Amino acid sequence: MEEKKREDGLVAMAACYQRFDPAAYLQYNYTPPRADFERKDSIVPWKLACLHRAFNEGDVTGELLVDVGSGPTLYQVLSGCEVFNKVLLTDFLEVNRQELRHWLQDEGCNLDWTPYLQHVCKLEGRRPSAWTEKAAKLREVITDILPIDVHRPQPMALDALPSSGADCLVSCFCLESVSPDLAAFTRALGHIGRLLRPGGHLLLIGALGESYYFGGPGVKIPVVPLNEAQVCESLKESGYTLIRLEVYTLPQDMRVGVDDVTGVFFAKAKKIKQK
Ligand SMILES: C[S@@+](CC[C@H](N)C(=O)[O-])C[C@H]1O[C@@H](n2cnc3c(N)ncnc32)[C@H](O)[C@@H]1O
Ligand SMILES: O=[N+]([O-])c1ccc2c(c1)CN[C@@H](CO)C2
Repeated sequence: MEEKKREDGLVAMAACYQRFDPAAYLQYNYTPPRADFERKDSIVPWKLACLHRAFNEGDVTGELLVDVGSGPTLYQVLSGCEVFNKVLLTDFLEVNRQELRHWLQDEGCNLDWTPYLQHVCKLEGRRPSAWTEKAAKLREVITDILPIDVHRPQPMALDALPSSGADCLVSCFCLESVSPDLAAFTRALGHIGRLLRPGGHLLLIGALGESYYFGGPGVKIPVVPLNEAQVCESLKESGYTLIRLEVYTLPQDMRVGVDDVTGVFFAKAKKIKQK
């Protein structure tokens, strides 16, 4: 009975995502005020600063970075692309993989990523006009955009990764937004951990206190409401050591009606070496 309930929850969640609208999602979350590079308290600059610091403090190294549940967004790998010479983007939906391919092939996409590229260049102490070099670097290191399902014990095709696994995973607003409950969230954390080599790092960004979000006009998607303690506990339970947890609390004017998120967490963690 338990197994049937679990399966039904996943089927219902997958059905919600059939109506996901990449353009609307980008509009809701990746334009001002949530993405306002002039505002110190805007959410996207906070996320980019967390990622910049995490990729540049010397302990995150290797060849292969995998972004889990990329969606239609690229910001997750703007710092990592300078550290890894191979980046894989992944998503459950073809519409999102297509949106990313459009950017990769410079075929125009639903969001202008230039301000993001310029902002991360600034964080790196480069002149903002170096954004064209960063765009070229991204297009050079992103070698594939692949399907993924974090609810499968083997989330990606077996031949998608080297047998040693990825050296680093990044995942933003995915697991809690695709899991019917906390147990599924924790299981998904364990599943993606199998993509990561022992000793590899996980950079996880997610929503705190969120119970739903709109993935398009009228497309209300349920979310597992998490608190900091649950995030820490789930990481520990699924085989990670927590290095650092940072939390951003949304100011009132960042609550724009597209979800009921109250905070955002950034966790830097390390997969415990197999004994
Ligand atoms: C809230 S969006 C996050 C997108 C992006 N990473 C960001 O930071 O905005 C959640 C993403 O999870 C994807 N997704 C849905 N079901 C999934 C599953 N079972 N496994 C992996 N990803 C899934 C959706 O297609 C969507 O792109
Ligand atoms: O403010 N943001 O940068 C931002 C970006 C993406 C998302 C949120 C907030 C909150 N909702 C999640 C989906 O559960 C998606």
